[in-house]
Amino acid sequence: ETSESARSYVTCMADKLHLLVMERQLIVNLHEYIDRLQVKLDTLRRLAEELEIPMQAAEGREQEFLSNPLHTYTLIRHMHADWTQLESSMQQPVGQEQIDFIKQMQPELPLHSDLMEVTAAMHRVQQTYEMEPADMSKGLLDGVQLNANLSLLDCFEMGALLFRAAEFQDASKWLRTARQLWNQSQAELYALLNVSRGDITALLARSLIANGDFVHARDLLVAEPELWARKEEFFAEYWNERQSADFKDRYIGRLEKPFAKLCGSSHKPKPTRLTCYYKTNPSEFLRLAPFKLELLSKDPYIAVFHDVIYASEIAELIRIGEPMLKRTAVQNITQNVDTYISKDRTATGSWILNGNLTKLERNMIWRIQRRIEDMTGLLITGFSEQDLQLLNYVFGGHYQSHYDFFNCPSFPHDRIATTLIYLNDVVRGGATVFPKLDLVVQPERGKVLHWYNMLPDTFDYDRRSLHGGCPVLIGEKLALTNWIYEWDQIFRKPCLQPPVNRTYYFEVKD
Ligand SMILES: O=C(O)CCC(=O)C(=O)O
Ligand SMILES: [Fe+2]
Repeated sequence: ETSESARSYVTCMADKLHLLVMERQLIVNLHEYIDRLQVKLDTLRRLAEELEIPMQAAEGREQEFLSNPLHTYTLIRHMHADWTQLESSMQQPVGQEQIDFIKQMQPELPLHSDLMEVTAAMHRVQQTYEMEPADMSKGLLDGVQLNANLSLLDCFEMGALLFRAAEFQDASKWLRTARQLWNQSQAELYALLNVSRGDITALLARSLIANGDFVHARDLLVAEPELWARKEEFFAEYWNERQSADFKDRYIGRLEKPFAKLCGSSHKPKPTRLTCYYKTNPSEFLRLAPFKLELLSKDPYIAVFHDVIYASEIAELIRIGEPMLKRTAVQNITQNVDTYISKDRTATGSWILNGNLTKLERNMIWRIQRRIEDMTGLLITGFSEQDLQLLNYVFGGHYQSHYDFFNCPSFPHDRIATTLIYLNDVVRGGATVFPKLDLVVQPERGKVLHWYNMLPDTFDYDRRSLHGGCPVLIGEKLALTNWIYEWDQIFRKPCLQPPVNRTYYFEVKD
């Protein structure tokens, strides 16, 4: 789409680094502009001081002063010529070059869509981890104190965009925080950036009104006579509030309750290890070097394997996949839409394709896939199509709860199971959760999560496999997904019959 920026300032680290480069250039440019202004100011001041000298000499002895013919000449020449000239000099713009520089940078600056995306990410983590804007503005994120805070302008913008998205309750909280951050000694600075205290209060009052909180709205307006005079206007807005459905639909998505709830508790340790043992089947090799298997659920079968991917392999996988990371799309075969960018999946990903790799790289992936076969007892025949995907989630990045199967009669070769290899530790957030099973899996470097998307005997879809990735709060999340396909299993389960009772749900979410 044309409105999307070419760069992913929200999701991609390399692009974010470009922001810092530009920001530094723009500050240097502003200093240059100030220097130009300063030169003009200094010159004008010198001129004013020089013009004052004869005026002081004339003070109290005006007639005597004017009877000096040279003074008369000077005065007439000066007043005729210089002021007119000065007027045009004063009109001359100063620092046009610097003004042009900003204009020239404009196409590379973050777009409105970037702002909305990052606002949605902030709102997502705020909701999921039940944080108060006042705490967030002080750098306190879900109990972790960061060395950062949000400015009045940051909080005002959050409030303003959430207001437009008709999220009035959260908008009120952000605007209240902005108001608390108001610092009168900075008022001129805020004005330069086009924000006044009245703007904040007025929008807060409108949010409160829209939210039905007339009492607090009234208190706010009464305290400021200028706004009180406009109260009818604000109340009128309440009746014909035109919310930006565009922003709401495209960026702000409500996380499903059970999903968000599991994410919210995900950082708390859970002592629910069902079983933990050494897996020595099915291969000969495992008897010598068994896997550490943690069984999370017996039915449906969900297991985690610890320390199964080497540090050197992790480094390689990231090195291979990272340069190709692109905003992930969601597949929706049932609606005859191939892939689309969705607010339900805010991550970047890259497909790892056989053809793009060197022999050495292919060998490494071959070895990992043989290990996954030993872990899962399932067969993997390759990674040529949509088998292996590196995923990267940054702040607020998530994957709404979903099924991994395509659930489509014309695409029967479906994903029987999924393995998810965590490539790093996430400081806070980013768990994989199974809302129907009340199960939370915290990412850990080198850990492999394995679950079935189908019932292993009938190959019917198992809706208990509903799962998602929680928004990342602090740090980033890197993982590699390896999907396992049903038809590959005929070599392991030769008596397998095609599923007869497979239920197609075609559950199309609105
Ligand atoms: O990131 C996660 O934890 C889940 C990823 C996932 O479900 C997928 O890629 O299909
Ligand atoms: Fe998935």
